[in-house]
Amino acid sequence: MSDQPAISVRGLRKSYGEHAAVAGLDLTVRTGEVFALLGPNGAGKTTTVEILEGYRRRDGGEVSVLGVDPDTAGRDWRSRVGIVLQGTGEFDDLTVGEVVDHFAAFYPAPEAPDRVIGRVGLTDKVNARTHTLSGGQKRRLDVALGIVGRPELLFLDEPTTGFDPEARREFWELIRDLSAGGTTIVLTTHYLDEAESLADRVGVIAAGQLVEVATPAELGNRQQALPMVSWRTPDGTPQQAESATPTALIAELAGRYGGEVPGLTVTRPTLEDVYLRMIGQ
Ligand SMILES: Nc1ncnc2c1ncn2[C@@H]1O[C@H](COP(=O)(O)OP(=O)(O)OP(=O)(O)O)[C@@H](O)[C@H]1O
Repeated sequence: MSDQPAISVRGLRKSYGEHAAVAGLDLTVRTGEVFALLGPNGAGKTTTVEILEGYRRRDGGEVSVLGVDPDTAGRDWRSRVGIVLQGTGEFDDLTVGEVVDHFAAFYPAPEAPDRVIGRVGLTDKVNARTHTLSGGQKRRLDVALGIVGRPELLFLDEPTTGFDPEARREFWELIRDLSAGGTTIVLTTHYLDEAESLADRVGVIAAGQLVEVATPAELGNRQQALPMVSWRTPDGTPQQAESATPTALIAELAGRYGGEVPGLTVTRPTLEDVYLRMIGQ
């Protein structure tokens, strides 16, 4: 990873009328990382990402994306940034192949359209008209259009909404593949497992501010949280205890119950647990 951040944001502000959608947000995305933005509905994720993409003007703050201010960036910068917005995927009567060809022509060094179509798993739909695609297939087409220009930085806004489980796994593989090839990736998602599986770091946005940035394993001091041991008494009553020494506790329980401990589980807080606590749910 290069030392120069891919994205640097200081004191970003954006209001809609009286409502401050982004209220003094600081953010750094390192070159080469996969960064996931989490946050409840209306927290300001899309507004922030659209400002970074150059689609929306800010009211205040400093923003640098690939070393350039998106407000004044030109065509050359635009060709270095890939964008997958929340759902488009329909292009009148054009086929998948025609749409990808068409978009490839906008870029100085595009990837071969048939290869891109293969990467998103739409090879058997190359001659299908886009309005005949399923929701998940349209989303795959959106992703193809976001990556056909071989972007250095790729923005994905809720990329897997509407995907079936298999398509999500395939999409995750694609993201890992792009990341391994050096692409910096910023994605917004409401799926905690997606953030956990893909992201090097996650940032939690609430009420227009970034409240924490950490690796998925470290968010909300997750690693420091004590394991929870749960079991049932012989009459079926659920029991649980936090313990710094769960093995000793389980050994003690095994002794108490003469072998198997009924309904035994040992858990640590999930990313979802710490996230919900963080946003006050
Ligand atoms: N064009 C607009 N005009 C007025 N208010 C807007 C506009 N766009 C967004 N907002 C408001 O700004 C706030 C932040 O919206 P934003 O879309 O950035 O949130 P988000 O975190 O992306 O939410 P979601 O998870 O629901 O996509 C919300 O209260 C929203 O209603």
